[in-house]
Amino acid sequence: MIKFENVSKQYERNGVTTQALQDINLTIQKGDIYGIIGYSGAGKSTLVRLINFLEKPTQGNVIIQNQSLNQLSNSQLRQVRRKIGMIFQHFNLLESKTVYENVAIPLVLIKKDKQAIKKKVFELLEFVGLSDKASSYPKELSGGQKQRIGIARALANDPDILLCDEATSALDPQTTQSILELIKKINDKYRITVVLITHEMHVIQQICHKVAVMEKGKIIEHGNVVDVFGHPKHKTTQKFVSSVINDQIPKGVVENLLEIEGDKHNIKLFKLEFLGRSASEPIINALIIQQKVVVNILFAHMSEIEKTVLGSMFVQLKGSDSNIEESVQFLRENGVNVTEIQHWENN
Ligand SMILES: Nc1ncnc2c1ncn2[C@@H]1O[C@H](COP(=O)(O)OP(=O)(O)OP(=O)(O)O)[C@@H](O)[C@H]1O
Repeated sequence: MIKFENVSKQYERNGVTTQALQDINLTIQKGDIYGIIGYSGAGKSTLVRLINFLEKPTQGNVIIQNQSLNQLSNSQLRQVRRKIGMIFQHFNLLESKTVYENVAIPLVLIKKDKQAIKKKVFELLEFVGLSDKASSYPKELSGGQKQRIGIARALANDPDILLCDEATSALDPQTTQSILELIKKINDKYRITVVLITHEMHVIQQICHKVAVMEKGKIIEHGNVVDVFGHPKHKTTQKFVSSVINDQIPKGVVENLLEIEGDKHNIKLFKLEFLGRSASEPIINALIIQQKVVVNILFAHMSEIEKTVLGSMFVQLKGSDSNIEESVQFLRENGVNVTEIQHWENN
């Protein structure tokens, strides 16, 4: 378990103070894949560097496996660090060393014997699917292959925690997908806790169980990915979510509607959000069968997050005010989040 207790971090440089983190409280449970998302400068890298104590907090405590890092001696800190692997955006491989030597580095540093190193390195290369590249040099590898080597090296000491610092940001979408699948496989197979920092919501969507959204050194929202995606509260979170879930009504749909209906004052438009069970039940069908209102489905979008379906749908409801009100009530009673859209014509 990783725990931040009232953690703040200030950097002092040339007489300038930067408040990189402000009163962070966060618990990451063993076995979680925890995503930390935020725009540039939000404090993500600082947060991750505190986990392996590359940076020390100015205030507060970072606790790992029930040990407060502040209170450890240097040799105890080294022990803790050994159980934390890290992968980076630009892979950080040594260009002058072979793939084999790169993966072996952490084992050489702790003076493992040669036979044990050989066995472990080949086991890891097989795990990441690059057994045939042992004697290649990094410059002979693709970006995705380099990251696989970075991952093999990070796993050499059988870590309990894997820190991923923008690990897929330099990769194309297909390679990103395969690296994320590999990280998920590591988490599944070895129960390694993964802390992953990114500025891309689709990365969170694909593999994380939980997410914390950071802004200006603070955690502004955190929780299960499904809950945060389903009901983002903060404006910045909403912006991130809308980058993967299309929750805006398209301009063309609005224009068509205005053309057909003529007067915008006659149009009652609603956004319906479905999450989990409500996304798999025929609620709209039930509403239509009741025949109290006419349901004009204008636009819909479905996504899958952590095996939960998340959907949003824009509908026009036609009927008397009381019937529309009753229908909205019916939808809400069935777990659908309903919002009337007031200024849709400006979309
Ligand atoms: N070593 C340092 N010395 C001084 N200021 C720093 C240092 N490291 C980070 N900062 C500052 O702390 C703030 C948070 O930076 P941090 O790198 O943690 O953010 P980030 O969310 O990881 O951003 P990015 O995605 O751009 O890396 C920024 O204002 C940054 O300029």
